[in-house]
Amino acid sequence: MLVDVTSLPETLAPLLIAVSILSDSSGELEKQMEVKHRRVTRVNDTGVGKSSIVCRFVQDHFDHNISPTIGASFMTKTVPCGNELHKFLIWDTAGQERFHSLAPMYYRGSAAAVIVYDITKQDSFHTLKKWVKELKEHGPENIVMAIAGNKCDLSDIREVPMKDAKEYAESIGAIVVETSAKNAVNIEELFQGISQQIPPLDPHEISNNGAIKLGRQTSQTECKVVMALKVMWVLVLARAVWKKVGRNDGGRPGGGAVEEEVEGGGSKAEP
Ligand SMILES: Nc1nc2c(ncn2[C@@H]2O[C@H](COP(=O)(O)OP(=O)(O)OP(=O)(O)O)[C@@H](O)[C@H]2O)c(=O)[nH]1
Repeated sequence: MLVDVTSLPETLAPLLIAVSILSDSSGELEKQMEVKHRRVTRVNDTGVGKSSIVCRFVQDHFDHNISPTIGASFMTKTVPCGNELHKFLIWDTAGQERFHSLAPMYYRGSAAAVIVYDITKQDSFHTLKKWVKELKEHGPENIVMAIAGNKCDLSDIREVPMKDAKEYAESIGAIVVETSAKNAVNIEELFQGISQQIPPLDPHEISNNGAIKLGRQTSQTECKVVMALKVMWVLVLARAVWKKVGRNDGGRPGGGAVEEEVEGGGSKAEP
């Protein structure tokens, strides 16, 4: 069945920000160390300015004619926070409903979520609540949530009172801030607020050289390595069984040439 995706309502838009925390216990902030990764997820309505917020944060730039996000874009920025370096890994996904199903891929494993609405659009504030619900139900436990009411430079046409946002944020224990990507208002503060809310690093994760051991994202990498090793192990096992069967049959299954090559050194498996 063909679905005309352009006719779907364009509402929810996820934006994932991953925060990596680099140790600076030796005071060498710029020195590349082992990394502890934590993720932050941001979700919002389309056109509320999430790409603009990221662009302002990462490049200190605002584009009036910014194109709608297609699929997802990725940016990073490292900022000092206390005696640590926090590296934000930011996935900015398209703000259209048709991309909604991709959202869990981004917010799973995230350390925090920034949910953006447009202060001039009441609808975007309702959408925000849906995202909060989804994050609470399906997001990581203890995810830090931050609400950003963007376009505060347009407060003369405001539809969402700051009071409403504050009350709501309080009720869910989220950070709340009104931002303007256009005028660079509260963008740094938003990300600083997230940094500060990220739980302190576990001392056990600090290795002997003072660096922070690899965290969540590395764990994912490690999982992949373990998975690859498991697959290799299964293959080796399968090959051993295959050889054994060959011996029992008094022949070489699948052709002896392969077996001789793999055994190496010209030695043969057969006694
Ligand atoms: N006045 C004003 N306009 C803004 C602000 N931030 C973004 N915009 C404008 O809002 C429009 C949408 O901005 P985007 O950053 O593309 O919004 P988005 O939420 O990423 O949209 P999608 O990529 O479709 O998900 C653009 O025309 C921006 O120039 C702001 O702080 N103030």
